[in-house]
Amino acid sequence: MWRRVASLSSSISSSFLAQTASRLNTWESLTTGIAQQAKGVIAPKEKTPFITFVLGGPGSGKGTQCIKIVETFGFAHLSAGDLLRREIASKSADGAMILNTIKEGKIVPSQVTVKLIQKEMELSDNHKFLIDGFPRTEENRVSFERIIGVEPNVVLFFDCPEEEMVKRVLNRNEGRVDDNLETIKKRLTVFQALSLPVINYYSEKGKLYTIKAIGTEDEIFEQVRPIFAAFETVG
Ligand SMILES: Nc1ncnc2c1ncn2[C@@H]1O[C@H](COP(=O)(O)OP(=O)(O)OP(=O)(O)O)[C@@H](O)[C@H]1O
Ligand SMILES: Nc1ccn([C@@H]2O[C@H](COP(=O)(O)O)[C@@H](O)[C@H]2O)c(=O)n1
Ligand SMILES: [Mg+2]
Repeated sequence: MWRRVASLSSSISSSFLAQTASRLNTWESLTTGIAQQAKGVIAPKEKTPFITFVLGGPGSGKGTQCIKIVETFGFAHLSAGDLLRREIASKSADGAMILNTIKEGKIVPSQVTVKLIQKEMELSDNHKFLIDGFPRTEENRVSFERIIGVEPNVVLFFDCPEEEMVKRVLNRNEGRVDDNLETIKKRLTVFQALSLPVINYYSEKGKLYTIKAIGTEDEIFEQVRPIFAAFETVG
């Protein structure tokens, strides 16, 4: 997209363009593009997005804590799993493939999931996003960076013992096709093999906040609260 701007402005030096492009809010790359914004087709978003990825094994309490974060800090909550389940319910072209993948505890191709997240972000008036259950794999992570063009500000990791996660999922009682012992075992294997490397990646980047996800919901939230409170103080 930046190249497209450059081709329109051949009289301006490429280094000036590169500097200008890097200063421009990356939020713009989320929308259909600067060219369309210039034509007035799309209004540019006003604020820089603040992105939090919410990671943890199945049943670690991501969704539960996201509700509290939304209530307290006013984020928009985008659950990748919920968006995929919505696709199944809407009987879209990808619905059957997504259903089979979820039943198997496997990971849906990144492009499908990122496009769903992108659509929700574009539709939202909010600029603070909690992206729950994503990225689950390195492929998810790279795909988000490539398509959306931004990196997370914060990555939360709800660290919960497997035994507790299995107990919670089996008691969840929401009628999910993947809440059975056979699929949970597969999801835990996928989490260890594919999601932990993503968590380690963000740890090395200094963006990871690990939460001990045992205790009551309120006790766990008291570990989460200061993380976002600190960002609010910074502005
Ligand atoms: N601290 C807690 N103690 C006991 N049960 C909890 C706690 N937090 C959440 N739960 C319950 O555990 C179940 C799983 O929680 P939740 O749906 O938030 O997990 P999740 O990480 O989003 O799981 P998934 O990845 O499968 O979507 C829910 O029934 C929830 O009510
Ligand atoms: N990035 C993702 C997120 C989820 N999935 C699939 O959905 C299932 C349920 O996800 P939850 O976050 O609600 O637990 C998950 O087991 C995957 O099959 C995905 O493919 N990619
Ligand atoms: Mg969840």
